[in-house]
Amino acid sequence: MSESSDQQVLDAQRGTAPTTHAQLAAWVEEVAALTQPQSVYWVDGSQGEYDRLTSELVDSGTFVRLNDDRFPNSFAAFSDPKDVARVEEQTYICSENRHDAGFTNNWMEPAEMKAKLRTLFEGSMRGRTMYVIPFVMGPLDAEEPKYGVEITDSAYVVASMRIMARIGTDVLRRMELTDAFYVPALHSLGAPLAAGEEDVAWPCNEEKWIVHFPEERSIWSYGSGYGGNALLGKKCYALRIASVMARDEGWLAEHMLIIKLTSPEGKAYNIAAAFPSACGKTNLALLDPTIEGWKAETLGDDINWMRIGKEGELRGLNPEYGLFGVAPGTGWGTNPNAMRAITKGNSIFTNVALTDDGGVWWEGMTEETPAHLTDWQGNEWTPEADRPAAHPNSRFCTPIDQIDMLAQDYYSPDGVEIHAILFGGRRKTTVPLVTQARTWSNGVFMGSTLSSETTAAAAGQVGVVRRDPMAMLPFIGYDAGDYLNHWDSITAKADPDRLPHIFLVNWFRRTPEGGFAWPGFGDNSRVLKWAIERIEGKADARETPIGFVPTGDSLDLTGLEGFTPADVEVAVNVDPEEWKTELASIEEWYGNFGDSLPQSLRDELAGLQERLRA
Ligand SMILES: Nc1nc2c(ncn2[C@@H]2O[C@H](COP(=O)(O)OP(=O)(O)OP(=O)(O)O)[C@@H](O)[C@H]2O)c(=O)[nH]1
Ligand SMILES: O=C([O-])CC(=O)C(=O)O
Ligand SMILES: [Mn+2]
Repeated sequence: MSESSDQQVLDAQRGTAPTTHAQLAAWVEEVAALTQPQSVYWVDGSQGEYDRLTSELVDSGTFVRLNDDRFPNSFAAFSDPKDVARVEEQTYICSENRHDAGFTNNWMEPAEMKAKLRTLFEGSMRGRTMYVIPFVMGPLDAEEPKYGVEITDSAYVVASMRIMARIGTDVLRRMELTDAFYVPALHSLGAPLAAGEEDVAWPCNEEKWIVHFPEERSIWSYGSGYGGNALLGKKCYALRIASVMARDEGWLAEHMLIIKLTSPEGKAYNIAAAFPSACGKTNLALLDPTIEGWKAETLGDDINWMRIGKEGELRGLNPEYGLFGVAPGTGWGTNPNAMRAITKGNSIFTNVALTDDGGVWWEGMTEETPAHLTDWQGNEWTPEADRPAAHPNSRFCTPIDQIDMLAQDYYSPDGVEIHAILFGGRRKTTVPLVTQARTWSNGVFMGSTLSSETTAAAAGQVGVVRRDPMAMLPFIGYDAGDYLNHWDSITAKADPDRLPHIFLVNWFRRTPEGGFAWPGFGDNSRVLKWAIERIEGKADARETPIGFVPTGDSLDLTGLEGFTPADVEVAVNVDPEEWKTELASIEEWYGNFGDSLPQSLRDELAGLQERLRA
């Protein structure tokens, strides 16, 4: 298309911005003028639109349509091999003052960053459609719905956003009623097309910037089409920007799953759990209990917005609409609930392998490995290959209401009372399977010093231990010390008797022989049962310097063949030598906070030092 007819399409679109929200219409026009797309399209969120967009993505080679019998209305996409995970090195918090980004974030002067971004976005959508996606995080009938509008030049992003958030005309109409505030979330692949130039299956740019302006509550994302870099309602809005909103408005935006467990006696407990990326949130959220009589229901698998309720209770709500789950390791044996949800269809898979009969496969999906596959990079693959068939960070994107075990409370705009919080990470050594905090502040200490080995969910080296406070290290949108103080001040407003009980868990500990010290997955229900029985004052525990761990026979091992109380002792062992090393690492971590560390946490550190010395 020639320059002048581009301009005509643009002008025509501008005249008909289908919204009475003047500020939004103006922003869309401003972005179109900057990025110079071929056309502007307002996403209505309908099924017909989704079907049309996905067909176009099939035609253009971005999507492969899967075998409709096994994966109805589902598609596979394959990214550029350099665009496979969140890019933390290129993720910025551009607050007015450097201090407000803290030591855990990259920072640049907002004006300098804006200038840099404007240059990159100039003409960045040439030859492409600019999609405008009105969306809301959390329920549309919330007291104050949390609106956003993502502008993107990626149809893959539009299709994925429709699964992950409530989007489209219904949301737009509600925003218009009050000229509501929304988070402007601008995304470009950074891959403009010249006239006549043929597109590639996964356009993106070598240069990537994931930038947040917390005071403005705006997001600019450039160069990546993948996951948390591009689906801006998720990590960018619902965690980084929302954490700043939460600080200012008196609530908490956390990287947590929420699960409801009901005991054989019919008593229900809602448990929130903060684990870093690729450390087991989606799996625990879809838990298939292996113990008799216990029922599990899903409320959320990644994000938990919490506030203090009218009776001083802590309430949590999942603001998402879909799952964006790690594919490898998700299988009929380990996570049948996820597999049932996925195979209902309506899903987008990214960077998984293809089977010869038009299905998808990834490591751990089935016990038997298919004899022949097409790997995520399009190469022939057989079990003899020395590389995985699916990328370790390959993902399924599936509507949340396809989960059979979804709790009815998921739809409640008030959320649910949280009775327990788990903090967990991926540690081969040192950290026991489960440890109950001595007190609330001791539990916050556990969260603030949480550690985990890095995973494929972020670009960079895998398997390096790092501190990851509340599993929020890459997602705190402001100063980390202020964040810990905010935790203190919010929860000080709760009824102390209704504060959740806190536990530290580690499903990933190894035995001296190298295997997992705990079977994990469905058997994690046994650990949750112990936690609930601790809350009820029923289960036995042994006191250690770091907290209370199960005695060998206090974990219910019924039906767990070949696993004995002696194995429990190995899984919960607290080794004084390992903990001396751990303490030094915690001290070093806390050193980063300087004066901003809350006194309650200083006291907790002193207590731990003393108990380890004794
Ligand atoms: N050994 C073991 N592995 C687990 C367990 N739970 C999850 N995993 C594996 O850990 C990986 C990540 O699990 P997920 O549940 O997808 O992690 P997540 O926290 O939801 O990850 P993000 O979506 O990136 O935030 C998968 O490969 C799982 O198979 C467990 O209890 N034991
Ligand atoms: O954001 C992503 O790309 C995927 C995700 O859930 C995470 O990394 O925690
Ligand atoms: Mn997940």
